[in-house]
Amino acid sequence: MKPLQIALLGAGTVASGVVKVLARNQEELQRRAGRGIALAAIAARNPDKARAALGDALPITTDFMALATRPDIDIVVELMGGISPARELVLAAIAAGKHVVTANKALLAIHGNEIFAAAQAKGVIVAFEAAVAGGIPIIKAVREGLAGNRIEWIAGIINGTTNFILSEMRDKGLDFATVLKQAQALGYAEADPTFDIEGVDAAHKATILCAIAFGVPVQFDKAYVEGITALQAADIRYAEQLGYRIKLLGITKNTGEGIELRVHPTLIPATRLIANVEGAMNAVVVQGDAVGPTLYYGKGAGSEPTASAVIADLVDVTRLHTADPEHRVPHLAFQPDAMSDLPILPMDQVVTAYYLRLRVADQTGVLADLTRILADEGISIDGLIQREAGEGEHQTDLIILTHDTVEAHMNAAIGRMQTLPSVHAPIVRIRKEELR
Ligand SMILES: NC(=O)C1=CN([C@@H]2O[C@H](COP(=O)(O)OP(=O)(O)OC[C@H]3O[C@@H](n4cnc5c(N)ncnc54)[C@H](O)[C@@H]3O)[C@@H](O)[C@H]2O)C=CC1
Ligand SMILES: N[C@@H](CC=O)C(=O)O
Ligand code: NA
Repeated sequence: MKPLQIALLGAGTVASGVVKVLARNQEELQRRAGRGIALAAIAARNPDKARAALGDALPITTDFMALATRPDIDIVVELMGGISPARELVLAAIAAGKHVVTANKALLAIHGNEIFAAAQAKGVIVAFEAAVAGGIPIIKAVREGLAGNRIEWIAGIINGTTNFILSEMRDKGLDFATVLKQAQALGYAEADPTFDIEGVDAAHKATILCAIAFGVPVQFDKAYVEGITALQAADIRYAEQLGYRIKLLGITKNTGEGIELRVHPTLIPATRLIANVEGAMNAVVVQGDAVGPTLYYGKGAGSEPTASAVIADLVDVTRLHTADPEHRVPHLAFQPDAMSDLPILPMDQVVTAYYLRLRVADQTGVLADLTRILADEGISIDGLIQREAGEGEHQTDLIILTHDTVEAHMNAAIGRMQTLPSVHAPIVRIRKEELR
């Protein structure tokens, strides 16, 4: 049988991994897929740069649209990133009857509904294992391996760049900017690294996980997104003293009333496996009603780890190429006519526990004022530490851990506490999850 013909759009970090691994594992892949997978051509903005990175064995074109719709191409692999022209190219490839493999979580989190509907109508596959947690087969696990479960929640370290930054800052005492530059040099960061550090990339991935876990459309616009740029070294230290680690988590949870979809720095008990995931590694915990918690760990970024997921999709598509579209795994795990309309909950309805740090006057009565406000708002305290004021210091740090409460109540309490004359700086609030 003639090998399936692949067109690669983009010639950057992930594309170069795909070219290398496809060449290296060619024979093994043919044995797995039942037929050959052949790279036909690459579209690159800068052919000289592409040739320098990928060699000159393959034809390179600058006409992305012509390649994406070329009659002899069976599968288009989109590894450019960004929304436009990636969206137009993917839709054109689908309209031309091509299967698509993409690592582009931004595109799918924002335009996934349109893209999956177009693919469904045309009877082609859009495969996206590389879009979430890079090389970890989490899409496969949630959509297929856990299909017997009602998924209750998913929480994951799904951005390698920020986990690398937090780990290096904590372990080596390096500053934020230095570590971010290292992450960029290692090929972990997005083309625009603010997507990583502001939590947007993790929110794109959480949006996709949310859709395949609960059978709802992708709704990135409803995600709560908070990154790590405001995180202070003092809070990482206090968290350690209290037996917690701070990680940027993507969380999605079915509460029955609606679905939580949020990304923010989170205190998690240091004894949890996921709290000990360091560097650019990713880890995702999925809680199913039947199986309980399962944990998936591995490289979430980088050239060959991400290529591993892209190529797994190529093998899948090659195997399913001739299958009746009705017998394929649905793009969002649930049949398109059986999607749920459960709403994504606004952040002020989310229930979680909190770590609060207050810079307060070192005088009597302060604690009583603060605990009264928390009690008024129905918030109960789980623990409290007060750093001894140094000699000559008139202020001190007060750390309060709370039990679960509704975010709206916490907003009200923080608003009131902030107006007290004895509270001297903006109150730091970090959400806390036990993950059990
Ligand atoms: N680098 C990583 O570790 C991972 C990346 N991804 C995703 O994979 C995709 C590719 O990422 P990388 O390879 O890291 O990016 P990259 O920046 O290294 O490569 C992107 C390639 O696409 C080309 N390109 C970008 N915009 C273009 C445009 N408007 N017109 C023509 N060519 C354009 C660039 O010239 C470059 O050749 C992105 O969607 C990214 O989010 C997903 C998982 C991990
Ligand atoms: N920039 C992303 C790359 C993979 O998705 C990350 O750091 O995780
Ligand atoms: Na993956």
